[in-house]
Amino acid sequence: MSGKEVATLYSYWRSSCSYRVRIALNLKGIPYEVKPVNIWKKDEHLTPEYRAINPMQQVPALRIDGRTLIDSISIMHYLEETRPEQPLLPLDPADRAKVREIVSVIASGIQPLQNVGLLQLLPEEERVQWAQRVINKGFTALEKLLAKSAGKYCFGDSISIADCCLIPQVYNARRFKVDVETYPAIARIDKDLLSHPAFKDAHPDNQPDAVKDAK
Ligand SMILES: O=C(O)/C=C\C(=O)CC(=O)CC(=O)O
Repeated sequence: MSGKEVATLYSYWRSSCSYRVRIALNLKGIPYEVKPVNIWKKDEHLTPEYRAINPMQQVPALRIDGRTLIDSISIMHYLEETRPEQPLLPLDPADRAKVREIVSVIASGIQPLQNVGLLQLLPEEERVQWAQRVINKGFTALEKLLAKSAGKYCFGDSISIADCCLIPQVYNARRFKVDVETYPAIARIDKDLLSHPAFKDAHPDNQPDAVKDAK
């Protein structure tokens, strides 16, 4: 490991997966530079240069400790294992399983089914309705999980990788006009964490590549 190198995050402002990693890096106090990759109008993720960084041609990717890592969930686990200070997972295996359930519901059960790349395969008039359907289904399940696990945050009173996934997913929900207030636990945790400095700094609107008044 080279402790001196500043990490580089290949990120797109409103990619919820980039947003997850920005939050985790901020919470752990890891300095990083953002390298914007325009995955929208410019298709910068599809270039041979970016494919060499991430064979999946998605954001985020993180250059850290002399290596390049891809996939937001794998990256968060790497950060947790290499920088256990400011932990983002509880210690007990059963508690960790509960955090990971929430992470999986979002990262496998919701986000991939509503990402913009997938929505574009649907007729335009069906996109918002489809996104609302998968988010509502997932949020209904999450409310049930949170009823058992949540304290102040998704799992008890400590911020975990589940919160790093939830807040970006709520951002997407609002983007697709899902009525987040009908999910009281989700709405409460979101309200609390949106003003937390690590979450605020990671917010899409506060990124160097943010586009004002984007649709
Ligand atoms: O500016 C755009 O519209 C293009 C791409 C995105 O939002 C990224 C997503 O697909 C959303 C997500 O990460 O879930």
